[in-house]
Amino acid sequence: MAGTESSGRGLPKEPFTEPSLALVGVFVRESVVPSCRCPRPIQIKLSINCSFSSDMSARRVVVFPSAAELGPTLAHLVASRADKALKDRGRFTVGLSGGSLVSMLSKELPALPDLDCSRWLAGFCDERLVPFDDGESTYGLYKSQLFSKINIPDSGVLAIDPSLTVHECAEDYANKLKKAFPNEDIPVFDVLLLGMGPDGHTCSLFPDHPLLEETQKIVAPINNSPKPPPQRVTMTFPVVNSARCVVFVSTGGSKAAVLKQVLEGGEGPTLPAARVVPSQGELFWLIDEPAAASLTVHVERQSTAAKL
Ligand SMILES: O=C(O)[C@H](O)[C@@H](O)[C@H](O)[C@H](O)COP(=O)(O)O
Repeated sequence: MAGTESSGRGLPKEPFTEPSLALVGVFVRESVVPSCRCPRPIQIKLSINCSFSSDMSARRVVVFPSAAELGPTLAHLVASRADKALKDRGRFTVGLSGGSLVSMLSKELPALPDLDCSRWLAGFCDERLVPFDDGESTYGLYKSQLFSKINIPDSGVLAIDPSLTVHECAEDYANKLKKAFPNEDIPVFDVLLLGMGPDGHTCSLFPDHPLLEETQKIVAPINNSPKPPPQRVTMTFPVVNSARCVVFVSTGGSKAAVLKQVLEGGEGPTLPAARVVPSQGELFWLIDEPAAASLTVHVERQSTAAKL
């Protein structure tokens, strides 16, 4: 049935407020068997051709005209979840990713008035195994563009040790996470910020890669990343899907086809980004109009920066 979801996460908790419509009911009254004293019950089949987001209880796909409106919304979302986490647990844990998120967060977060990052703990959803002063280092980019502009302490940043081999590095980073989340078998981040590549990868979890099936490790090494640099470490799905809130940011027309595949499904194996379904948490897809161009699922449209 077009536009329905297959996540199996049950019915929406909230009533539909804005179905993208087309509710087309087809009633089929099956015949009563004439020779039988106990007529077969009338069966009514209702075919609903209704487009709405896959999991109305958790997934929100929010479309902005452009990154100019998306960026401030992302910053507000992070800040609001940080406020809640600080009130509830006394610290805010966030996982960062590379790509366009680096410049977006570096522009928008420091612009927020009264942002206090002194009790933040920032980790990396994935990281490239290169020295910090290499232009490919995600940590290096955040350090120069963001950490230098906010009051996050050095001890509030969990980075890899790029001097290690990739296997040692993954183990070392996993141990750092375990130490930072001593009460949890699997670290539960308040917010994970993710991007998606044009092939549907997220973190360093690439299509058809064996790491997609990793269930034991919380951090895994990858030696053969299809996207350079080849050596990386990445959080695995058990961590990603344990987060309280996962936010994808995806913009630009080059993402339109893969976004349709990820959000609406289709033939072939499920792409990595489509496997991100937090078991308890919120899932946001913040996208722009060019990226949303091919979508038929229900989306929320925001013409200006919004509070989510
Ligand atoms: O490690 C990497 O190779 C990149 O960080 C990559 O995974 C990026 O996050 C996505 O390709 C999304 O990129 P954009 O945010 O630029 O769309």
